[in-house]
Amino acid sequence: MNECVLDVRNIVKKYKLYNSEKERLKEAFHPFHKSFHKDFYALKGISFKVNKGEKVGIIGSNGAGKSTILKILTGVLNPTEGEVVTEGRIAALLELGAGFNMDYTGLENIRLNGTLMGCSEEEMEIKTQKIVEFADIGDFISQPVKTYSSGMFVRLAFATQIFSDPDILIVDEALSVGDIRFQQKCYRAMDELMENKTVLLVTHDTAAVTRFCQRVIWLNHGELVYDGEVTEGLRRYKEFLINQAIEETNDSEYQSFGETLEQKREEIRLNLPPVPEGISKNGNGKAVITHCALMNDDHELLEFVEPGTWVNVVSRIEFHEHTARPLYGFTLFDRLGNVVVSLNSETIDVQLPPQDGQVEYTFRFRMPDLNHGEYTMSVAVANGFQTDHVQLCWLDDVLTFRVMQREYDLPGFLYLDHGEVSITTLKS
Ligand SMILES: Nc1ncnc2c1ncn2[C@@H]1O[C@H](COP(=O)(O)OP(=O)(O)OP(=O)(O)O)[C@@H](O)[C@H]1O
Repeated sequence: MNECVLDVRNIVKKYKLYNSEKERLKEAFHPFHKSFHKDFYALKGISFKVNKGEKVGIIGSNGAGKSTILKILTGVLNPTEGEVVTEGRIAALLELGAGFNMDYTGLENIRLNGTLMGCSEEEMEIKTQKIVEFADIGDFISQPVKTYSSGMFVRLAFATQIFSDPDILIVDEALSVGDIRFQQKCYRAMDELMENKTVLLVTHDTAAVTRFCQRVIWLNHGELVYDGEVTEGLRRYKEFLINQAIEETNDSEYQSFGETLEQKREEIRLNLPPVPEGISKNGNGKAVITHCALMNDDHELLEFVEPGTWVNVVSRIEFHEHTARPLYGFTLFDRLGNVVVSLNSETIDVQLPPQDGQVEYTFRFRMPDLNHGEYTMSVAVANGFQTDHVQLCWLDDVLTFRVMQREYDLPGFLYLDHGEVSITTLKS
């Protein structure tokens, strides 16, 4: 039986917009209550229900109304119309403040939060220990919160909220302030501690929604555009973003670069970033890699990679002269610059056809079972054979990615979590 823990009923939020402070004052003091404002609807009648245990992503472009609905859910803001009915305790990690007193130390804030929640002394001891351990901010825990960096603040705020045992946890973009390893730790903690609880995750990061949610709600200009299954919701949302980006760009601008609108559409779809300035280049310059990215099969840029998954090294290359036998490949390095693996088209038995002009190569491969850490990739295009070639363009460390913490902290390039152990009992 589905148990509804959050019922959002036809929420409208109207703001009065004034051209200037003067207009606001004129309206406030006008003897006949003449209006000097325009009405702006940040939310135009939003309704949805969330059941216990659901993990729901809320997405939408800037100004869609995500923060407004969150503030209403957490009681920070009152709706103009409609009501929110909640079952259980809501904890929220909102960008602005997490109920902390900035003059208190981290420890004092943890105790303050515990007191507000009615924890006993004993519970408080246990919780404080867990929170301090999770936040992992060292001696700063005894310093006033106002001295914290935004990253430290988020660490403490998240730890305090998740260990307060909420029925509904609301997490917004605040989490993106923390470093990637901490974000991973937070997602793992949410997996464990919120397994049967409800989570609303408000984010621009569609990969986080895919990873964590089974349902997505998409808001646009204060309206609910989609509420349902994640893959379909994100497909529609990305399609919308592409069309929006195209509409916002001036067609003629692209025509002058010799690009058609169709090419631009494809480019945005692929989301292929240009090679950053300052990347060290080698080769004779007869071909230039202009764009390069590490992507998953959904064309999403990868900042961190799950070992064992299929990834794509996508490069856009301009060949300035006819190249009879292109070789396209990469070398993967660990954080200390040790070569982990090197691959090119020939070594996987692919012979690329002769090339000139502009082309896009995608090298798809299964990421080895790497140990956790940071990695870089140098990407190159050459002409010839593996044993005898001319380097056309080699980009040092053009791609970077991370592999998340593995279950055990073991030394070595690789981390193997499979295998078999058999026992043969020997009689003496
Ligand atoms: N106090 C306010 N007065 C007037 N308009 C406001 C006020 N607060 C928010 N708005 C407007 O309401 C709309 C929705 O804002 P909201 O912050 O909820 O969007 P959002 O989806 O969270 O965007 P972002 O992703 O940029 O944070 C925006 O157009 C914003 O300018």
